[in-house]
Amino acid sequence: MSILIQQATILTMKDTDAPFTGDIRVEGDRITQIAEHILPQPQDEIIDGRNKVAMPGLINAHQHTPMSLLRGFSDDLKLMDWLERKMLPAEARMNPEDIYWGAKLSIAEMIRSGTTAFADMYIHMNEIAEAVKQTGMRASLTRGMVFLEDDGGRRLQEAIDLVERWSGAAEGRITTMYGPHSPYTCPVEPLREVIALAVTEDIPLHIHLAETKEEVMKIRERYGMTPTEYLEEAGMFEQAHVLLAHGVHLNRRDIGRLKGMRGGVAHNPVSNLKLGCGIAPITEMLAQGINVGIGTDGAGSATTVDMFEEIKAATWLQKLDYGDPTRLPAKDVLSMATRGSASLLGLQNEVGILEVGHKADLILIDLAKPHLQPVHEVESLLAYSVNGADVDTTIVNGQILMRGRKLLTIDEDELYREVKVRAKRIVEGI
Ligand SMILES: N[C@@H](CCSC[C@H]1O[C@@H](n2cnc3c(=O)[nH]cnc32)[C@H](O)[C@@H]1O)C(=O)O
Ligand SMILES: [Zn+2]
Repeated sequence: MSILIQQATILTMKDTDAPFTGDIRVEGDRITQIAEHILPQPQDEIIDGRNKVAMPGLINAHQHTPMSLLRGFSDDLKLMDWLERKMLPAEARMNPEDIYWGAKLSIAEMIRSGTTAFADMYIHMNEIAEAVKQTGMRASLTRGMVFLEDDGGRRLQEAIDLVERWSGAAEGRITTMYGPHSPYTCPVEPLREVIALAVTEDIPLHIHLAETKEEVMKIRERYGMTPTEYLEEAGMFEQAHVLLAHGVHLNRRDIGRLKGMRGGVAHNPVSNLKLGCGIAPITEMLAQGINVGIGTDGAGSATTVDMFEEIKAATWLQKLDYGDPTRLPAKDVLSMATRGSASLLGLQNEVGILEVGHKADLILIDLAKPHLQPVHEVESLLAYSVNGADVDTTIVNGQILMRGRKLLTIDEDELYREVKVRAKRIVEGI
């Protein structure tokens, strides 16, 4: 199958390219041509790109997709109360089918708001993988592991099974990571064991880090160090590629410890704002050459997984924090949500920019709207004015998943029916 997008405003996100008007051809799962004019072929599915921006799909670098079922059910609580009193009891009631439908709900929201890949950390990962496979999305999947009780190695075994069964599956759309949940839920012995496994198999790691002040205090009491030092002492940054979620409470020395690491930090500004966690020092990390991407965290905390909301929040917070509107300009924050996140998922040679030979993961944004006119600077509109509902078309791996705002791989009526019944049962009485 081939697709020809004609006369779109193309934003490749490569440093050297300014936005220009042109055509894009997709053949199979890859971009095969980008030029001012491309001759149509009889087999081409033609997409009119006029009044639309074509850009790389956004990449959500930190998600717990099935938490969409818990959206809006326990807002306005402190993180530890929210997690321990609400989320964990609700999660204990989720069966594998619930996880499948919750993941699908998040995926539908992501496709509708221009996300083409995500990194997920959760439980019952086979069901999430099935949802990814069926919907055509791209994902890096992680079985999150809390090591607070002896489970006879069950969690670790599930993580190993996920990596064995799903790495490279669904035409290569699925990759995997190992996921020790956080410094405060992972004692040093199992942590070292998981790191060793990740290094031996060359599988990345995905972990929460320094999300709250309470976490920093807890780790200082337990081990006499910062959460970042704790991970460094365990050997996490020596060889493994690591996706660190949050990194809100990092001091200057912590940031120094991350310099030169493989992987980087997923910034989740809306979740951090809503849980009152603080503002991650991401412009300092960027200045130190640390790679930073953007994620949403689960919809249980952020309540939305629209990456355009995160883009706005990320840049506003840096400007506010430093009292300096020149911080994190439009181009840089868009780069974080595309190229930065792609690197966190280890996919920087495949996605994150529009480039011939790369996988065809791209979105079209409709500019024929009052809030998106006139067009002075495309990047400014994308960072400050666009929202997820302005995305017209979403393409992943050369397959059109949404066209003219209609989802092509998900039956939405069925989805909402399933979600309604399941969500009610899960939260009853909690
Ligand atoms: N409970 C599992 C681990 C699940 S991994 C994903 C976990 O991360 C939790 N989670 C979601 N958002 C956050 C956050 O912001 N900080 C810390 N944990 C979170 C989520 O509720 C879920 O339990 C076990 O027994 O091993
Ligand atoms: Zn999280």
